[in-house]
Amino acid sequence: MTAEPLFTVRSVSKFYGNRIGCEDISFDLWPGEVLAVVGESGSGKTTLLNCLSTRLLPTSGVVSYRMRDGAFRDLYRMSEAERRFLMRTDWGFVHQNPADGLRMTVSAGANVGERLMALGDRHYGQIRATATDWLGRVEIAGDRVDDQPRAFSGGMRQRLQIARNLVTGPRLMFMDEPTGGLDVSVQARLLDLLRGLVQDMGLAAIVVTHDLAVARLLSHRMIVMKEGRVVETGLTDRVLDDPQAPYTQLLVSSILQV
Ligand SMILES: Nc1ncnc2c1ncn2[C@@H]1O[C@H](COP(=O)(O)OP(=O)(O)OP(=O)(O)O)[C@@H](O)[C@H]1O
Repeated sequence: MTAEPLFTVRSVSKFYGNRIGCEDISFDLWPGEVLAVVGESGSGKTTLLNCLSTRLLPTSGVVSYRMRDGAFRDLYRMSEAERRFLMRTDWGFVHQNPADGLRMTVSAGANVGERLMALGDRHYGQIRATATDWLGRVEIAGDRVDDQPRAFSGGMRQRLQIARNLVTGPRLMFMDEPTGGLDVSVQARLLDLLRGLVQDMGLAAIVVTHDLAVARLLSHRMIVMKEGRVVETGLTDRVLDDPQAPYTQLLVSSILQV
C-alpha cells in the first residue's frame, strides 16, 4: 500500500427533504483495500454509495479521488465530462441487477469491448480478443461471445457485468449487493471469483451489502450503518468477531442464529 489514500470522504450527508439518507460520513480508502458498507434495509447504504460514485449529489461534504497523476481532485468540482471519463475507465460500478449495468441487446463481446472503445481502442480484432479473454476470466465460454446477455443465466450476467467493468483495469470498484439476486450456490462461486479478481488486480472497492457473509469474504474493513449514520467501523474480522456497538452485536447475533 502507498502512503496516500485513493479516496477520501469527509462529512458526507444526503437529506431527502427532512429525511436523512446518510449523515456525516467520513473515511479514507487505500489502494487495494476493500471496504464493506453493511446495515439493514433503509440504513442509507445505497444513498452513500451513490453519493460516493457521483450518481447522487450529496447535500454537504467533500469526496476526493487521487487521479493516476497523483493529484487529489474534489469529485464535485470536476466537469461532467471528467467524471464520466473516470466512471468509464478508472472506476467500475457493479449493480445488483446486471441488467442495470449491461446492454442487454448487444452481444457479450460488445458489452465488454465497449469500455475499451471508450478508452480509444479501435482495433476490432484486438478488442474482440481482449473481450473473449475477459469472458474466460469470468468463466464464460468463448463461444458465447456473440450471444446477448438476455440469453444468459443470472450468474452469467453478473459475471459479464464484472468483466465489462474490469476490462479497463480500473483502480476502484463500487458494488451494490453484487450477489444479491442469485441462488446461494451461485453466490458462493461468484464471491470466490470476485475475491480472486480483486486480489489479482489489487483493486480498491466499496461494497454495499446487507449480507455479513459477503462482507466477511470480500472486505478488509467494514462500516456498519444504522439510520443513515455510522455506528461502528473497523477491520472486518474484528467487527464480526468482537462487535462493540449494540446494534452490530444484534446484527451479528441475528445472522448467527439463522
Ligand atoms: N429518492 C428518495 N427520496 C426520498 N427518500 C429516500 C430516497 N432514497 C432513499 N430514501 C430514504 O433514505 C433512507 C436510506 O435509504 P437507502 O436506500 O440509502 O438505504 P439502504 O440501506 O440502501 O436500503 P436497502 O438495503 O433497502 O436498499 C431511507 O429512509 C429511505 O427511505
